[in-house]
Amino acid sequence: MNKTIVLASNNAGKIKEFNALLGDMGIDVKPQSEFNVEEAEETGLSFIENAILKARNACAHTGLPALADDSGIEVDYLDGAPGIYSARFAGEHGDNEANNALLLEKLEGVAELERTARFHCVLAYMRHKDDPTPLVFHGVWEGRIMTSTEGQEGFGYDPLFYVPECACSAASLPKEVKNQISHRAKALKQLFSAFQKQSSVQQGTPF
Ligand SMILES: O=c1nc[nH]c2c1ncn2[C@H]1C[C@H](O)[C@@H](COP(=O)(O)OP(=O)(O)OP(=O)(O)O)O1
Ligand SMILES: [Mg+2]
Repeated sequence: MNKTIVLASNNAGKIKEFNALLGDMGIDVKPQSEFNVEEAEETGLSFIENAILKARNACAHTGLPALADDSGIEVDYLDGAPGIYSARFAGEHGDNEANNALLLEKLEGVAELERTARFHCVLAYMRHKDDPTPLVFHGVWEGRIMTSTEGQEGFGYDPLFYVPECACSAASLPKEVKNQISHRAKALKQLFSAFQKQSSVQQGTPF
């Protein structure tokens, strides 16, 4: 018997990936839109703080356990920018086209080897809004920023993210492949093993 977990995200791209990844685990995860949760203000100064803010906000509104994802891309040539500000890099929250255009502009003329970058995904799982020990997991995906967009899959910065192990952009990968190797997949694998460990210690649900 599964307990419902609220997915504290409004990003359609993320929600699709979570559904694919969590489906296999027999975990019943519902997006926060189903509970009319108002978006949390992302005032933290790290992915970790923002993920906790989002999870806590969803717990507070629903009375249910919540899982949040704060993620973004770190570009070495830009001293780590856009980082935690990835969703609002070009100003307006979630304008992927403008974000990608700005990233290309800032890296204009920069040589391939200096375009190294990585995606981060921090997941925070909280049992309730006052949970003093949120579970936090971190996945990283290394690559570099291309000189033009490529591919139709994925979301966000995927069309500009070159994946060396696949020799193509993240947006050219079939979703099954991205969901095996991405920053989000890596963080979720850690969450699954933590849940499994807990359920082997405690009887009943791992939550
Ligand atoms: O796999 C990915 N492929 C491409 N881009 C990605 C990925 N993962 C994160 N990203 C980018 C999208 C957004 O520009 C930022 C996340 O920002 P972030 O605040 O965590 O998410 P969000 O505001 O879009 O949705 P929400 O806070 O409701 O989960 O990093
Ligand atoms: Mg956000």
